[in-house]
Amino acid sequence: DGWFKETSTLWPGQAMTLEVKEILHVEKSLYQDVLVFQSTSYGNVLVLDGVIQATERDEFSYQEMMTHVPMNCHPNPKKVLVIGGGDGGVLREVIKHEGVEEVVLCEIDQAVIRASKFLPSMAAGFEHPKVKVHIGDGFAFLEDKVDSFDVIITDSSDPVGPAASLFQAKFFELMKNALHAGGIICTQCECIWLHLPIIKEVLGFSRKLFPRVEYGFTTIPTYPCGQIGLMVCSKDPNTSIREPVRQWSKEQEAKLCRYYNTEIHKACFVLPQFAKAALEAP
Ligand SMILES: NCCCN[C@H]1CC[C@H](NCCCN)CC1
Repeated sequence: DGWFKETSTLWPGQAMTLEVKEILHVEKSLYQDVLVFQSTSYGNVLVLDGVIQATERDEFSYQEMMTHVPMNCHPNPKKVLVIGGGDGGVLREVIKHEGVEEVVLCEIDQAVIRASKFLPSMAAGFEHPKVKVHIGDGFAFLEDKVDSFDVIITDSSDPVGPAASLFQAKFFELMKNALHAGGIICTQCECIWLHLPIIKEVLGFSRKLFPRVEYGFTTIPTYPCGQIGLMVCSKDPNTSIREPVRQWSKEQEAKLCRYYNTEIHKACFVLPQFAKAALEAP
């Protein structure tokens, strides 16, 4: 067996390596290199342009937090938009909320949706009747959307490659315009050990656009430094974000989630001193 090594200019001088049991799928799409391999210890692994996107063993941490933190900050989310998320994981989580009437997924690269078939527990998200899939650029998709969604989740790769435009202020303006009153967004927001400057910049322009902005994180072994951030913004100044307005019963929680629960919803926004100092509002 060989080993897959994840190197990137976004995390210089370090690399995660996973032992490869079998290569399952290799494709060069219009936008990026797509790879799926069976690892010996993390299940099947989806890799885009050499960067680990999801593994069967730990993806639930990211998908659950990226979905249930924003969704449980909204009193009654009916219309949901997922930008990116072509592996289906966030979709699988969104439809756990019974009140949802429709969830639209806007993914730029059809090859990611095809590759997700090799991670069936995530691709299952596409089967649901409430799900509508649109293949295209999130930027262009939002250009003509006004007052259309209760929650928008931008489940993107990193700001190098096809997702670069999803980290710019203009995109956040488009998401804000596309939200209903009281709408909430959640975006993948990088790692405090690696990218404080990027996080600071994104928080900076988000604070100009939204009355409530919070940065939290989840722990995930196969992302660099074992941690990934999420930024949650609300158009409603009364949304606490740190306190969910909806919660499942303990039994429901145990049935539906393996990472998210009400306590971790609150805890995920508690930052270590170095990050708090760097990121708190000026
Ligand atoms: N549904 C999963 C989509 C992928 N999310 C991203 C995949 C790349 C990953 N790099 C971590 C870079 C270091 N912060 C961030 C999450």
